[in-house]
Amino acid sequence: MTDAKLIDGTVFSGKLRETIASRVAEMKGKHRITPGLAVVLVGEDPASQVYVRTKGKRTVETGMNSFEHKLPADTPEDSLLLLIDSLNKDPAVHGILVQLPVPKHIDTQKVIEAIDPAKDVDGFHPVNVGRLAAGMDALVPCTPLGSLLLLKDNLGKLGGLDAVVIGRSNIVGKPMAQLLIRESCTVTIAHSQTRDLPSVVRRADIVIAAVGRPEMIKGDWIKPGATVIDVGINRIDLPDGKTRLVGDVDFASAVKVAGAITPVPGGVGPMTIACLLRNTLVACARQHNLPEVEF
Ligand SMILES: NC(=O)C1=CN([C@@H]2O[C@H](COP(=O)(O)OP(=O)(O)OC[C@H]3O[C@@H](n4cnc5c(N)ncnc54)[C@H](OP(=O)(O)O)[C@@H]3O)[C@@H](O)[C@H]2O)C=CC1
Ligand SMILES: Nc1nc(=O)c2c([nH]1)NC[C@@H]1CN(c3ccc(C(=O)N[C@@H](CCC(=O)O)C(=O)O)cc3)C=[N+]21
Ligand SMILES: [Mg+2]
Repeated sequence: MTDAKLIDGTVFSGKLRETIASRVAEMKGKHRITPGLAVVLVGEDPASQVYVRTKGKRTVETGMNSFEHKLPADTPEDSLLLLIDSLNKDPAVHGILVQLPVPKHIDTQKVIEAIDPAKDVDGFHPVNVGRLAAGMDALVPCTPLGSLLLLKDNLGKLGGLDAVVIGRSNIVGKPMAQLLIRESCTVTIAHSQTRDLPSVVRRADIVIAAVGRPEMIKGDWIKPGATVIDVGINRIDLPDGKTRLVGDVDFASAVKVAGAITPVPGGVGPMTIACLLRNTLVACARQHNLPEVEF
């Protein structure tokens, strides 16, 4: 059998960002509005610093304003909530993202609920979670949205396909399942208490791996020809002291069996950032009562 087709998230996200950039240019030219994204980072986690830097760079490349707020790890919860309140009120800010995880002394749920749902470009606020579940217009979490765009680009219509989502987190697994239900897939959500995970995965035409366990999903769990979206981002140590980024799927064995598969890096990761910019543009248009932008 020939190897799976590689789903190139770097190329696809690049095209998406070009489309976004032209809409941003139009918004600036016609309406004199520059979409703005505020990213808040509490603490000095090196991985988070890399993401925040990449997000800021992509935001500016797209023609939007980027506002970065870096707060020390011991920032009191109240101060963070006050900053969010000021961003909620700032007309130059259309999207707000607080990088997760936040330090332990801060209540994550309080932070999420402090963000104005209209500016919640992560789609984590209960209002957006509820709107997505109810099939209403919502700001949709970026990683599931990016994964869905890759799936549709590769498979066209998804109706009737069997999809297995491995992982049930609020940021990936659950919203991913919601989007697949909306596309009329038959959706199974697996997690740490699922019995006989390999046989559950073997039923799937679409496998979404969002577990956070390096290379856990093996090629012989995959139905031949299935489409595999690997959301996992795991940095592993190599014998020579270097590190490497791997997904939740054992790529070397899965690529032999799948019909199409996303690599790590270069798969879902760059789509997450492109969708964040997309959500910022959508949020900006809605805040100014401009026509909906479709993607
Ligand atoms: N590409 C991107 O842009 C992004 C990538 N990620 C990556 O995606 C992965 C998942 O992230 P996230 O959803 O936040 O992770 P969480 O840790 O919040 O959730 C992991 C889920 O996997 C389940 N799980 C853990 N171990 C097993 C197992 N052995 N068998 C079956 N299920 C298991 C857990 O089950 P239970 O609920 O029972 O504990 C849980 O539902 C991570 O690698 C993360 O780095 C995350 C966000 C964005
Ligand atoms: N409020 C919030 N929203 C998030 O969306 C959010 C978050 N917190 N906390 C952390 C996770 C993780 N995340 C990634 C984004 C891009 C890449 C990405 O671009 N990855 C590149 C490689 C990057 C590298 O080399 O390290 C790739 O996969 O090709 C990865 C992971 C967003 N997250
Ligand atoms: Mg916490």
